Amino acid sequence: MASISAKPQLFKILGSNPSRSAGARRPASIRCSTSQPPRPRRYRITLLPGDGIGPEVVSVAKDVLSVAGALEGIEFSYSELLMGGAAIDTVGVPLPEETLAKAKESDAVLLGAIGGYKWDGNAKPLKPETGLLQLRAGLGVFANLRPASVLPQLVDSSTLKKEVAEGVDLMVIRELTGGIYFGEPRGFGTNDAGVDIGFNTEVYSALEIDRIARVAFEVARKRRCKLCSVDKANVLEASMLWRKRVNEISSEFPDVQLSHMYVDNAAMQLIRDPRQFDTMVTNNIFGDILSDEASMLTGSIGMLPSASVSGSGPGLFEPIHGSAPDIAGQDKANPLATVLSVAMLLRYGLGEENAARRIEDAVIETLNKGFRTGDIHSSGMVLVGCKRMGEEVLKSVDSQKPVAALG
Ligand SMILES: NC(=O)C1=CN([C@@H]2O[C@H](COP(=O)(O)OP(=O)(O)OC[C@H]3O[C@@H](n4cnc5c(N)ncnc54)[C@H](O)[C@@H]3O)[C@@H](O)[C@H]2O)C=CC1
Ligand SMILES: CC(C)CC(=O)C(=O)O
Ligand SMILES: [Mg+2]
Repeated sequence: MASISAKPQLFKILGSNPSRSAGARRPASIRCSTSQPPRPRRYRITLLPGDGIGPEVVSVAKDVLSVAGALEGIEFSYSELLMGGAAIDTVGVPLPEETLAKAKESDAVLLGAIGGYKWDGNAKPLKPETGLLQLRAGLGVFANLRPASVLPQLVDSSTLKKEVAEGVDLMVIRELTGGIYFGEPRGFGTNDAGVDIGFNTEVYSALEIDRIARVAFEVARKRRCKLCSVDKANVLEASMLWRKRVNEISSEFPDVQLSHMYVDNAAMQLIRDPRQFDTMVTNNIFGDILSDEASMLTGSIGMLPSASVSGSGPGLFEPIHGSAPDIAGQDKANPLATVLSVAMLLRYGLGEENAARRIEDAVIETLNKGFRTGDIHSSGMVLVGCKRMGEEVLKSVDSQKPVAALG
């Protein structure tokens, strides 16, 4: 099925600011302008459930996407494809050619998670994680947006004191297709003394830094105009170039206040005083680590969504967590990170702000009703599993009136 939507360009993708547009609905002039029902918008979604809790959370998120979309006159067609350990077991590689080809043809890609104990000992080309890196590189999605907001409903789930955690609203922009996860040379060998070594290389080109810096400045501009670039420029040459280029690009954004911080300090400051941060930009590995750390400000890694975009072609949307093999298959996973990832898919991938907001509103309503999975549970709340949490979110989406009917 062909999509009738134009692919949003990056400037348009970044033009929407979820934290600033709370409660926003389509303007009345658009809502009531025609007596004919609008033609449904149709999008092709690639689903990559993956491994562990991936299929559990993707199943919930898919249902939420379909229902929220239907309320906004959007139709989806889904192609479910193999990825990660599931693909290794079935066809022998972690990212089958067909999966990447179909993903590229679609309007957006939703990934659950990949990996697990079963494949931990595999050689690098046959690791699920290698497939994930190939997917990100294959789609060219270099800009990974990882928002972390402490919701008032979950402030007591944070391991930090309430007075430290409350009000946190930050966005980590992680460079996703460069740096040490991709750098050459890498491998195993022996040193001059004949001792085994393993090595990787952190490489960044000025072009890679410039493009992620521009995305970060644009995002910061739509938020509180504060950007903190995180690096290790006191030690690493790649970080020295990073800092130089970010300073250079900052001249294009004089309205954005830029600061720099070493990554070790940033890790500490995130716990000491997280509200000092608004938008953070950093390299692949530091962003991976700092966003997991930021997730605990919000109560659980099970709450954090992400969007990976390039400005052309389909975006990749996934929770920031992994396949959680320790709880897989037990209906214990929190599906909200994936549900919020489909909200990001609608907003940043398809430009469907109203449907995105419906989903975010439904998540808030579900939390307001007291439903909690184990990772965010606290006394007095209703403990539910992954499926039930999904059903409750669906009820909240369903209970919303179509936008066309809103006064
Ligand atoms: N994007 C991806 O697909 C990623 C895959 N991985 C892979 O996942 C596997 C497990 O990695 P870990 O380091 O254990 O990280 P993880 O994120 O899978 O789990 C860390 C901890 O958080 C919990 N957790 C994670 N997601 C949760 C959710 N939705 N609800 C409730 N609890 C949740 C887990 O139970 C576990 O205790 C590995 O094979 C790793 O390589 C890790 C990170 C990202
Ligand atoms: C395979 C890893 C790079 C995945 C991960 O930890 C992440 O993207 O957050
Ligand atoms: Mg990670």
